[in-house]
Amino acid sequence: MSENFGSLGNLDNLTDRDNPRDLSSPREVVIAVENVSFSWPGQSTPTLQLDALNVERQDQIFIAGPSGSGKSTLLALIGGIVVPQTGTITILGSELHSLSASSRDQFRVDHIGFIFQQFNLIPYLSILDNVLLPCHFSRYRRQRALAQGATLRLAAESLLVSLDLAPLLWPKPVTQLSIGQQQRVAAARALIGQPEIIVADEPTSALDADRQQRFLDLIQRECEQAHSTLLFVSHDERLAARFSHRLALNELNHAAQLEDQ
Ligand SMILES: Nc1ncnc2c1ncn2[C@@H]1O[C@H](COP(=O)(O)OP(=O)(O)OP(=O)(O)O)[C@@H](O)[C@H]1O
Repeated sequence: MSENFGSLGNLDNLTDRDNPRDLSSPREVVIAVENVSFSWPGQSTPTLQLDALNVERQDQIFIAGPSGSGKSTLLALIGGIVVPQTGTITILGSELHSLSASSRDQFRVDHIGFIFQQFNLIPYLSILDNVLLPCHFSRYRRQRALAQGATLRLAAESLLVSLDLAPLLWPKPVTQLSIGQQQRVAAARALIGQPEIIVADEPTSALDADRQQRFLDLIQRECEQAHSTLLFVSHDERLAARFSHRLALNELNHAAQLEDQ
């Protein structure tokens, strides 16, 4: 997280003392949100109003906030699924509002891996084909996956093994996997081809405490290895201590503060 911006008071550096950083060489800002206001269609008041938020490469951010504080909306804005009415969102140097809707879709699949609470796996595709979906839609992800493995299949298999999904599971239909196994397939799909940003929206809410910790271990390790930035939304504050930064969205989001009054 950039230290140069005065508006980041809500981003508590929980564990920076354990993870000292060379402040003389700041990292690239990969996500920059500036003066953004966003209302969902048909709503008279904004859902999100943010002055500034800057996230640096390899940051791992825990995003907290009560239900309705706009966590998923923020992720949708960062992914370019929706665009703000005012302000700018710049991802990896590209201003999202200057891209067409189809260019934003391509930008998203090239550079951002999403893990959703409901996984969104395709039931009629095999586990491997689910993992390889982003490589089908993105040449960029395909090339990066091929740099990791001799073939795309080997790259996907290696990721599945890293995420504790043993080969004997691979022939199974995804619908016959446990919740935790489906979650790890969804994680492998987000991670394949090493996108610069991984976005996880309450990916652990269906898991018990042990499995949550284990899942987080795997995701954080993979992000570290790929030098990816991780945005992780969760209601479970116990997980926050595992992150270098915590973003309390109800404090940062002026729209939420107005609603609370
Ligand atoms: N697709 C949508 N269309 C219209 N309004 C929406 C849409 N998605 C979210 N909202 C509204 O935006 C506000 C913030 O919702 P959001 O899902 O971003 O909150 P959240 O913090 O992620 O909540 P939760 O923790 O319950 O998932 C809510 O008032 C919600 O009704």
